[in-house]
Amino acid sequence: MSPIKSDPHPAAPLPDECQTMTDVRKGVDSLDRELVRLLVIRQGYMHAAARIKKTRDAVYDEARIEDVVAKVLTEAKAQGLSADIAEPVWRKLIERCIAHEFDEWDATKGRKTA
Ligand SMILES: O=C(O)C(=O)C[C@]1(C(=O)O)C=C[C@@H](O)C=C1
Repeated sequence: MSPIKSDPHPAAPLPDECQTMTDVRKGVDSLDRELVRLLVIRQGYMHAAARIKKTRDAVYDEARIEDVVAKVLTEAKAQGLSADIAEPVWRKLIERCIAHEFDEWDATKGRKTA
């Protein structure tokens, strides 16, 4: 058997190039892998925030949440992403990121149980 493996993620067609649902699903699956890669980096920033924030109270920051959503909506408009997709997706993303940041903060510097 050849030691050379075929590309596990062959180039996916762009939306306008899709002719079949197989094409569409190849494109979506490929795009989702890229989104996961980017979200791993975002998750890394939550670890950094948990390391840098001195108090547990600083993890949840209402003003910053609204600032993030406003910036995302501006960018969504500029790039052509529907606000009906962007706003709920980012609000849920931030909610889960905050939960992750709390877990990380507690695990590294707080809530030490005897
Ligand atoms: O900006 C921060 O302080 C973050 O920790 C990032 C983030 C986010 O997910 O964007 C998470 C928690 C905060 O409450 C606000 C925003």
